[in-house]
Amino acid sequence: MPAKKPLSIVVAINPTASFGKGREVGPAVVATLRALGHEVTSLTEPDFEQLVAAGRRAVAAKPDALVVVGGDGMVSLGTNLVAKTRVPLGIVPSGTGNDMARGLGIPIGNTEAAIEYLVDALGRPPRIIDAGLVHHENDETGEPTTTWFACVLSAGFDAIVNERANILRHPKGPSRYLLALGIELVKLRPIRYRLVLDGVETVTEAALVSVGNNISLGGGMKVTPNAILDDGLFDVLVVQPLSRTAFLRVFPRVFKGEHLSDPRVAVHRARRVVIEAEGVVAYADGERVGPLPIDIEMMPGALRVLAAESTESTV
Ligand SMILES: Nc1ncnc2c1ncn2[C@@H]1O[C@H](COP(=O)(O)OP(=O)(O)OP(=O)(O)O)[C@@H](O)[C@H]1O
Repeated sequence: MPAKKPLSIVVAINPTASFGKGREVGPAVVATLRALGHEVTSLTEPDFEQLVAAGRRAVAAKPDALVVVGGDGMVSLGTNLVAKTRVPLGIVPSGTGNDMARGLGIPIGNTEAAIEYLVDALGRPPRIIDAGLVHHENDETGEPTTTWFACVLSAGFDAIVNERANILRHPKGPSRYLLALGIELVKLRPIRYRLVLDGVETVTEAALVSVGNNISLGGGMKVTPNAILDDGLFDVLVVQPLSRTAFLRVFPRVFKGEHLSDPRVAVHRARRVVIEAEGVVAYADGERVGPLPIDIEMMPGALRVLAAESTESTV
């Protein structure tokens, strides 16, 4: 059911999402919303930082919605702009992974269907979901700062691969991640962590630690397959140290969430998660957060999203 009255909508577009393949999605979203009579502010900037700044100015005017067009990096941008405000976040996925859209049931790989879904959702009350608030140090200034995330935070081997891929200049495209994975797999070592889950401290070696609000990252890798977006809890995945061969055996099972049956894999539920380890940079929703240590706080109901209510039980 489309919205009955004209709305003021900010559309923030990443034209480089999915290596530029979804370039036409942003203009299509803007054209459809304008044709329906909405007052649309379309934001496209040369880089992410300038888009954040433009988005901040636009959200300060309290629009009826902020719509992001791109991948999970754009969900990160949107979440950081509207968490704890009343402005709902719409997503039209045009990225590589699109895991937040996946988790919310927004159509993927079909722009027309995703725009239709958005138009429908604008006519309904938003869905209210949880978000994570990461307390950490600003990488450049060393000052304490915070970053919101909606999907999954990585603080282990997968974050190391992400950091490596960011450093590599070549190749362009998805094969950069494969190269980064290859380089880091050769160097695979157990990471020594200090974890504090709801006040309970553990010092342990692990291959990775991920904190899920949503179920997947990296385009459907169900790292925390039982995570629920509105249960007020994180699913914290801890994978014990693995040899390279064991890693390669367990890894493909993540796509179906079947890695949980491996005895070296555990998931804990918690509201507050402190993660410390040397030499690991945390990533959340595909974006760099900063070096560990980090302190993650569950913020129940912090995010309004233009998506239908889940049919899943939250019990
Ligand atoms: N003009 C721009 N506007 C916004 N982001 C940009 C721009 N140019 C480059 N980027 C980069 O795009 C990244 C976000 O990409 P996004 O997540 O939208 O797509 P993706 O990476 O293809 O998808 P996914 O994260 O779902 O795999 C950010 O890290 C940002 O630095």
